[in-house]
Amino acid sequence: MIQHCPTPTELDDLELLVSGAYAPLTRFNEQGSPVTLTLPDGAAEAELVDPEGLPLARVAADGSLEPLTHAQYGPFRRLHLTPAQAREQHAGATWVPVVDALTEADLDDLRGRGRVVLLALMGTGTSALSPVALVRATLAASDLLDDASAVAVPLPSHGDAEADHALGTQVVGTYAGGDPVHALPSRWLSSERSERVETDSFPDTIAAIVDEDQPTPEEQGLVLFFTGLSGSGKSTLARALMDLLLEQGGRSVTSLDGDVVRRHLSAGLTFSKADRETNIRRIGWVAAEIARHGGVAVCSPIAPFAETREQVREMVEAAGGAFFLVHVATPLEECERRDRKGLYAKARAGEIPEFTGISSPYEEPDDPAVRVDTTGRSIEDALDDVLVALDEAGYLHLTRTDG
Ligand SMILES: Nc1ncnc2c1ncn2[C@@H]1O[C@H](COP(=O)(O)OS(=O)(=O)O)[C@@H](OP(=O)(O)O)[C@H]1O
Ligand SMILES: Nc1ncnc2c1ncn2[C@@H]1O[C@H](COP(=O)(O)OP(=O)(O)O)[C@@H](O)[C@H]1O
Repeated sequence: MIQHCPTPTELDDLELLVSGAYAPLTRFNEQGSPVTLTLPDGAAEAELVDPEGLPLARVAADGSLEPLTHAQYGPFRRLHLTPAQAREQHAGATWVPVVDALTEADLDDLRGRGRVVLLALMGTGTSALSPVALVRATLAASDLLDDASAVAVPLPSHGDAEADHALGTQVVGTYAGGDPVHALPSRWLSSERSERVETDSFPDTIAAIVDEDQPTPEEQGLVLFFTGLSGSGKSTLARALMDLLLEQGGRSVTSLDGDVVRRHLSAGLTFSKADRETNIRRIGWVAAEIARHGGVAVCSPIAPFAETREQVREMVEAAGGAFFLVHVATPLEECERRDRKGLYAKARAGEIPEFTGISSPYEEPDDPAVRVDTTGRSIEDALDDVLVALDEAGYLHLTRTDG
């Protein structure tokens, strides 16, 4: 039987299926249910493991589950109660689903309702806050109420508002048993937050948690990803931009240059499609970790495939970073004319197989944040296009230091 690590959403679903929170649903892939699991390469059954390889459950061909181990780690694991455990501790309370930080008005609304249990619905994508911040904010709210407890329920979003609302209502009902459920006005499974939330309406302790969870664009981790043909000017522009950043100070900067990565992180990989994809995913993984910690990663590989670039974007955004794609769109003729490393000549002579632009494809991005053709332009001039776009997007405000 194969081992498979499900996606974050699938892992949340697994926990709720096994805990009884989805009752009467107990298995994946029931007809019409949003609770689905996709196994790799058409496998019918698998042992499901967490990202560190701990076996969590076996899933059979019909989607039914045999639990093996409970997830043990992760912040606030002690607050992950099954409905049975929660009812044992809190029966008779009022149950309140929470998907966002509670405001002063929310707290006023809850005062006088007696004993309340705040159910933090902190699964992947349900709250605009990160899962850990939602639980921290919910605990802070419970501290401000006379008789309140917090329970963490990893109810994820499945990308279908109606189905998610129905599932959420059912899960909250299961936790409440026959007890009253109180929905806070207009905050029940709110849609994704796209703008910074003003924190005036929150008590101070909660405002601090929300603030910390939504860094300003200037504080947010950033992945600057230059893509383009060999010789297009990726490394040159990336290097010039890094120098400006270092001169200005204030941010930690890491270079992930294509050639350099291939000598270290990706040593031994070839230029086959599969190896190029592996190479870019490695760069993406490292860049996402840098972004997670608020740093700036400047990447400059060819990255010829749109799908792999998209995977990098997803990894970076999942880590809370911003992904800024720069297409260095210098045409092949100009790159070949430059032929700084003599590689195009060798590729034309058939000495280098699978050479990008000659005998291996380059898929132009149709969604770059900025596109720069360096033909006939100075490096400073071309870099300016990138600086202006970064400034407009609010991520970096760099000015050229001519001399
Ligand atoms: N077959 C083939 N195709 C393309 N490029 C080749 C090839 N063989 C060697 N090189 C040199 O490797 C550099 C590109 O490596 P990358 O890691 O950026 O490529 S990829 O993103 O994995 O496609 C690239 O460097 P840059 O010129 O900096 O782009 C080339 O110098
Ligand atoms: N406006 C420009 N921007 C960037 N590079 C330029 C520009 N004009 C000429 N070049 C030259 O083009 C070459 C680009 O090489 P490089 O930066 O290594 O490209 P890549 O990393 O995409 O392979 C360098 O020799 C650089 O000096």
